[in-house]
Amino acid sequence: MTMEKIGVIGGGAWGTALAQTAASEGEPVLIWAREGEVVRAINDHCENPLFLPNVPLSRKIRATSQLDDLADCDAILVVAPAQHMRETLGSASIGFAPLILCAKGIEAGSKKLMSEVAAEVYPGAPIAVLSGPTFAHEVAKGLPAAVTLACEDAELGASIAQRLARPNFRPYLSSDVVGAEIGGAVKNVLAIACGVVEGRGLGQNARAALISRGFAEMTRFGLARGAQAETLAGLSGLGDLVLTCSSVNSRNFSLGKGLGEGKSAEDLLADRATVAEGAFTAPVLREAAVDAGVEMPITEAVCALIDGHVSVDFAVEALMARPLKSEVR
Ligand SMILES: NC(=O)c1ccc[n+]([C@@H]2O[C@H](COP(=O)([O-])OP(=O)(O)OC[C@H]3O[C@@H](n4cnc5c(N)ncnc54)[C@H](O)[C@@H]3O)[C@@H](O)[C@H]2O)c1
Ligand SMILES: O=P(O)(O)OC[C@H](O)CO
Repeated sequence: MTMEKIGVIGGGAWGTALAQTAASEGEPVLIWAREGEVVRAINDHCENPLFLPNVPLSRKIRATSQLDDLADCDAILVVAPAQHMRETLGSASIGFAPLILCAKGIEAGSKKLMSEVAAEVYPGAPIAVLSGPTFAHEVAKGLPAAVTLACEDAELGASIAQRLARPNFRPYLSSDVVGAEIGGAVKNVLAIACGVVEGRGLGQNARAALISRGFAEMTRFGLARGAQAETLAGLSGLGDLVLTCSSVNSRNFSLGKGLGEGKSAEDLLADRATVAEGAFTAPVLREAAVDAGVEMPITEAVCALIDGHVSVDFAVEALMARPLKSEVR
């Protein structure tokens, strides 16, 4: 595969950080941003103060408001938020370049993973998934990070990994697209729960318990949907779960912290420019878990807290009062 220009759909923090990484060795990168102010800031000042402040960007990154300008790119990183990916991709005419899906979520309504949505919008398009423990601001600064690059076509996956790898950005190959997607989507919901623990002052023991039992939920759901256990235990699953459940740099964790402090989800989500994907994935994940016949009590608790149906104390009590059971089921 010969690739000459990398395209990025989505000028948020992660799209911009990936553009910066791709451009770090002189590669030209074209990024589509929805906001005119982002396009202007990148083109005129090499910065994206709206979504990725305080990071000087490479001059090799050019921005556009026209999705169709990406038609001559050889690889396209799709970084629109999960709930907007269908509409965003659908409004573009971007040829047959491999689509590397980077959003972490499940589509509300359809209950589809991003690879399923992309396959519907662009039937036959080569698809890969890039996911892992990666705070955008760290990656954009060139700090070391590793990700899962999942693609069913091993040769294409290797080619994309080679194309995206940089000295401090290391993709690990996988053929398990579903596993990589489920890890990234579920960890966002679990990070909200860990933020609640932080906000309510429930302690480090409770947080560790949530991470472990959350990982059990992620694994149950993932296996039921055909994911491989090794993928769920890898960078895109456990790795990202640990990162996101440990830091207020996570938007999902911060949302949960606010809930734990007694604020309402409605207030916390109102008027924010940045996306906390877990808030939108939680309800559809709960539905998908029912479909799959899988118990996800932490996910249910997060849904109830976001809906404002229960207090934090009630949700914790309910989780702790569940019938005793084996750890491994
Ligand atoms: N920020 C990170 O550290 C990070 C890391 C890895 C993965 N991700 C994932 O990347 C995806 C994008 O997140 P982000 O952090 O780049 O976004 P962001 O929170 O920085 O910015 C919000 C983005 O949403 C876009 N948007 C808002 N409304 C839209 C609409 N109606 N249609 C299309 N786009 C719309 C904005 O243009 C902007 O690009 C998410 O799925 C996120 O989970 C983020
Ligand atoms: O800020 P969050 O919670 O969306 O997390 C960002 C990344 O997904 C971390 O890998």
